[in-house]
Amino acid sequence: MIEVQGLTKRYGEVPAVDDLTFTVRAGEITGFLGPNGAGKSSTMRMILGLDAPTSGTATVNGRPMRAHPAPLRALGALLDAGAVLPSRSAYHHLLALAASNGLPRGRVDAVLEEVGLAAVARRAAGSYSLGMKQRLGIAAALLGDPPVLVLDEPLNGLDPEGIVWMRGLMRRMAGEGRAVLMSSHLMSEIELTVDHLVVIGRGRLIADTSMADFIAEHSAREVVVRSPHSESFGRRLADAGAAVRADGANRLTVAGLGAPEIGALAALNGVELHELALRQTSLEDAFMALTQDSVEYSADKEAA
Ligand SMILES: Nc1ncnc2c1ncn2[C@@H]1O[C@H](COP(=O)(O)OP(=O)(O)OP(=O)(O)O)[C@@H](O)[C@H]1O
Repeated sequence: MIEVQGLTKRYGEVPAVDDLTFTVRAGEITGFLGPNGAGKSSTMRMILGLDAPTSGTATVNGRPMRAHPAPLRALGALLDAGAVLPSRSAYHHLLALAASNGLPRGRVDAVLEEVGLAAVARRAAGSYSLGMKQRLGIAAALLGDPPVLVLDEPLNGLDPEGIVWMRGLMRRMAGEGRAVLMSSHLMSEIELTVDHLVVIGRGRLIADTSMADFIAEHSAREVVVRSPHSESFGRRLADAGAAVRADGANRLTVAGLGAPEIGALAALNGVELHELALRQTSLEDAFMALTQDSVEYSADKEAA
């Protein structure tokens, strides 16, 4: 489990991370989201003990990372998958890491197998594709069989097969009772992967909620109705308790009634329908609305 308590980091005047409190629970994948510059990397670096907080604490299973004698056994991290000596083989890269944490050589073979790099493990890491480097980064994170994983943009640069693999791996890790924290910019990916969401903007907490609650709260269902009698039918729908918006010629957007009820009402009143379609607002839209005040650089603001 990761516990972040009142975590604050200042670089000069403006805080990069501002009084942040949240928990990453065991057995769950927690998605860490926020616009560019929101403070995700700074928070992760403080959890990892790579940067010291200005104030507040970040602990991993009850202690700050710097107090763990064999860090790789406590926490596995993927920060920058490119950070590997290009001339060194994956095998020797992992062997050096294992030795520095007193881990047996057998773990190197085990994680190479786990991430599917066993066959190319003796090749120089510099020759690896982005996806292979990402797998090597994951292998390093898993080396100490840690109960906690912190993955910064783990889906970056992966092809569709790689994304499915990474999702499956994270699910399995959480299923084994590990705490997994992953950042991503892609709400659509997060939606498919995570159990819990922590959203930050300008260093501050914006949302800390289960994915199920976030979906229930933000994914509005609307029905698009097209009919040559849209005006009169719109009034009937409103009488039936729906919120109706005229949306161009002969087109209505209806909330508060499902497509079957609307279809039944049309049949009952002999109204000709040309379209009856369910439209679900995406979580991407919900996320954009939630964070719009915290976006550091936006086309709109620059034009203003
Ligand atoms: N070493 C540093 N010195 C000065 N400012 C920094 C430093 N590191 C980060 N910052 C600033 O702190 C803020 C948060 O940056 P951070 O990299 O943590 O955000 P992020 O959410 O990871 O962004 P992104 O999604 O773009 O990676 C930014 O305004 C950034 O410019």
